[in-house]
Amino acid sequence: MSAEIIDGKKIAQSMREQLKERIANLQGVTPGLAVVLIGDNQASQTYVSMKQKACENLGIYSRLIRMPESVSESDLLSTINELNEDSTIHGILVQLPLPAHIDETSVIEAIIPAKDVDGFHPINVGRLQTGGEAFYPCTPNGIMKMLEYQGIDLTGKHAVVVGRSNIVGKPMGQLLLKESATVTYCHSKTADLKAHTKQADIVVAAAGIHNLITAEHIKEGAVVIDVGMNRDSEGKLCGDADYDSCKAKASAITPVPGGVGPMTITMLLFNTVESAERFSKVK
Ligand SMILES: Nc1nc(=O)c2c([nH]1)NC[C@@H]1CN(c3ccc(C(=O)N[C@@H](CCC(=O)O)C(=O)O)cc3)C=[N+]21
Repeated sequence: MSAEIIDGKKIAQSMREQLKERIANLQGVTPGLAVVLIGDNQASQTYVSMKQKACENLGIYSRLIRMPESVSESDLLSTINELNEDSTIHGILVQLPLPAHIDETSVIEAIIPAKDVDGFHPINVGRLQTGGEAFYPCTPNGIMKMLEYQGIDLTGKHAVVVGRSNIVGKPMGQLLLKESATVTYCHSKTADLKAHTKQADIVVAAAGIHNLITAEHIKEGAVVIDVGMNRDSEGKLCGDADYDSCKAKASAITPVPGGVGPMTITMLLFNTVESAERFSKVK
């Protein structure tokens, strides 16, 4: 078998077209996203400019707020407070990782949940479990949209999530559970990773380790979702799955790049538009 390639770019594009219509229906309200970027980490700058370009293409107002690496936590928190109260801003994203002297939890909790388009605030994290109006984290929610778009039914399927970060692994399991999958979490301390992943109908590889998942780790016909954003020895972007060997055995697989990444940004736009709709009571 050779797997179907799940084209994240194409799915992202089709979702962005739908978002254009929703923006047009906002009757003059322009969705606004504020991105706070601290320091001058090259990778962060690249991601942030991708986010800004995506906003621009859709007619979302984006405001970049740059602060020096040495910024104090209280200055950052004041900036967040101003954005919380700014009625032109519907989404606030503080680019992670933060410098070591700033407490990530305090920063995340300073953003009002209604503008937390990353879905990292404890209120949004909690509502993912209990229900209620919330934002879901962009990467796992984007993966759910990809699975839906591909017509992959999750009911009763065994999904194995490899990785337990707050940003991807943990919310991924919750979202899969909501869609009635049976969920197993694996991580760096899992005793026999292969024993678990071999059982999976769907493997989500989100551990941040290049080639962690090979053909030997999956069963014939499994769906492989690769969240990895690693660099190989030549500096080339690569995922957590050994793409070529997995492709030969899986029924569907996401490439890196062009898989989950474009969906992450699209879901950020999606959450920003959703927020503008909620604030303007269109929804
Ligand atoms: N508060 C916050 N929210 C985030 O959502 C957030 C963050 N901080 N910090 C950094 C990570 C990383 N991230 C990516 C988004 C899109 C691609 C993406 O579109 N990747 C392209 C390729 C990009 C390339 O070529 O370098 C792809 O996979 O095809 C990658 C990585 C969001 N992050």
